[in-house]
Amino acid sequence: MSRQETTRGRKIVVNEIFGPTIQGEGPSMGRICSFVRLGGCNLTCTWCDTPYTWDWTGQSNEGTAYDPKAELHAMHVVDVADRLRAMDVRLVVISGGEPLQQQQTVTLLCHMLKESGVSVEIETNGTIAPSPALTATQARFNVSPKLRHSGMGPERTVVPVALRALNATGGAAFKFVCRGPADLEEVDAIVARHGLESVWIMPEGQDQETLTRHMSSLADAVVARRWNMSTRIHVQAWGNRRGV
Ligand SMILES: Nc1nc2[nH]cc(C(=O)O)c2c(=O)[nH]1
Ligand code: SF4
Ligand SMILES: [Mg+2]
Repeated sequence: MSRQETTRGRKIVVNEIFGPTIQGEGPSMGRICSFVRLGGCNLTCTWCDTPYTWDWTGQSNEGTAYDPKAELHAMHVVDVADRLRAMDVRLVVISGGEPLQQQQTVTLLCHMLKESGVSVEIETNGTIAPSPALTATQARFNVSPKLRHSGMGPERTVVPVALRALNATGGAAFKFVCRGPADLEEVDAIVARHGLESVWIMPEGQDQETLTRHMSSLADAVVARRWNMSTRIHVQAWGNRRGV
């Protein structure tokens, strides 16, 4: 089998491919991009806004039991790369679910995109360390470690070796989803213990009113700590919709 055939044979589990859209969160907020959402997650956040990537029993707050047969699509990596490149933009965002559960095929996808001059950002929950091969593709990581209001304790959500490996890539932004100033004390402890360098605070919320309320309650305390803030501009633009 040729290298091309081997590469073509590799499959990745996709939930949805969409775009062009705007990167709605984090340091690249506002940039035009195309988007691939991968299937499966190793966490179970109560307020998850993409439970259709992992929740087959209805355990998130939304309470819907999604059908994995309808939500998960095993696709050839080259076909995913082609669909993303066809949107004619210079940035691809890979999210989930948890994309690092599939990091071998994600690495392949990052290589293919890089070869065509496209930059890649990976949204991850920070519980899985990136391999040296993935880091070598120069993909940038937007890492969102989950706080206690996710419904899980730090023994599940905070994985020191993974956080340190992501921090050591040099290009990682740590983007914490928060509801109010009390959450920032939890963030303080994680940032200090693991030496995280680039800290971003993002309000939790799936509608404008909730985002604005959380943002207003957080802003002063974030500025006092000299951290960065993001909102979720795709939610402001399009509301709580899939595929934007
Ligand atoms: N436009 C847009 N930007 C995003 N940035 C991170 C997202 C995510 O779901 O991880 C997201 C998303 O779902 N849509
Ligand atoms: S880590 Fe992200 S995708 Fe997974 S359950 Fe939490 S919010 Fe949802
Ligand atoms: Mg989203």
